[in-house]
Amino acid sequence: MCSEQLRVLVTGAAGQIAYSLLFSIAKGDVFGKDQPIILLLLDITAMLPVLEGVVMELQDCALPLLRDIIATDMEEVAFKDLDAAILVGSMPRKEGMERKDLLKANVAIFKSQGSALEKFSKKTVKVLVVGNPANTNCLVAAKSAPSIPKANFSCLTRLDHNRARSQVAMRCGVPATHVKNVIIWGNHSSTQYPDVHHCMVNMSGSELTCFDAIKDEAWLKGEFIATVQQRGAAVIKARKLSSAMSAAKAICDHMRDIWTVNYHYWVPDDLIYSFPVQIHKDKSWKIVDGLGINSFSQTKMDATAAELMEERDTALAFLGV
Ligand SMILES: NC(=O)C1=CN([C@@H]2O[C@H](COP(=O)(O)OP(=O)(O)OC[C@H]3O[C@@H](n4cnc5c(N)ncnc54)[C@H](O)[C@@H]3O)[C@@H](O)[C@H]2O)C=CC1
Ligand SMILES: O=C(O)CCC(=O)C(=O)O
Repeated sequence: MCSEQLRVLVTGAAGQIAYSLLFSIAKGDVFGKDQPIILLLLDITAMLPVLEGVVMELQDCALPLLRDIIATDMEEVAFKDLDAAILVGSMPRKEGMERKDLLKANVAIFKSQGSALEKFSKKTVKVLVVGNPANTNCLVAAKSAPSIPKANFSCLTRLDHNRARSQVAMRCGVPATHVKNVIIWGNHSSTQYPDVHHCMVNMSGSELTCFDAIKDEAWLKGEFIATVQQRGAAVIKARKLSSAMSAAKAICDHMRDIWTVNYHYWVPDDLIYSFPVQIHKDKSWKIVDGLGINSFSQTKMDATAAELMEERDTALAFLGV
């Protein structure tokens, strides 16, 4: 049994993603089956009565690793001595909106929570930003916490990765675990570039390139990319609510990989841009180098970077910095 308890914050804890997420974290799916945790749950004051119900349900799960639950509307309580922060709380988009339409409403939250990380959390805290527009909110949080290494900040594009992997798997008639090395470049938005040029598929025991396995280049370069880019909008259209179960699963995959060493994606200077990375045992990471990039890929990667630069400039203008 690990002796030290981890202090793990989930913001937006009364919301729909948190409702799917908290059980998985509390039962050890993310930080380990022998790792005791203290859950800190932050939401706005008006949601405290709902949060009380979530706390009751967590207590009623009788989970051995969950040593304490602290539910609050105060950042100074929620961000104290954190080991991990999962920043979900923010406004979700409605049908017909792009995620960047949320910039004005949401960047202020991430400026304030970045400052709270700076003031109250451990300098080793690992921060995962989920609230949209996730990349730019993450950049704002990182800029507001200058004494925490920028490499400790990441945003959620694992949901896009899982979507891409699953689309390929369904097309090939194999389980998603047979699909490796899908890459999501850039922004968690409709300009993201889901890239299968390095993807391998295990078909009946043989490792094939994705292009050889699928044998339909037009689909891979057209409908596949559009489906992954537009999947969030398609879920909103169908459910009248944004993705929550799949988002919670992706948050668990992302944070677990950071904690337990696997592979993942990452960032250049002054943009939070999704990249393939390798994560090492000490939780440091390195961008996967030397992948061949053809002109098709380069054009798509440039488009999503251009959008992120525009979002960054708009966000910083809103904040007056
Ligand atoms: N990056 C990704 O892949 C994904 C991102 N998202 C984003 O996650 C966010 C949350 O989505 P849902 O849980 O469905 O929304 P929701 O509306 O069900 O829950 C959001 C919660 O955040 C709370 N909140 C608002 N401001 C807050 C603040 N300043 N501090 C703490 N809590 C605050 C709200 O009161 C609410 O309880 C949205 O921005 C959504 O677009 C959703 C799915 C995937
Ligand atoms: O699409 C949205 O704006 C909300 C949820 C989300 O980011 C997603 O499903 O990818």
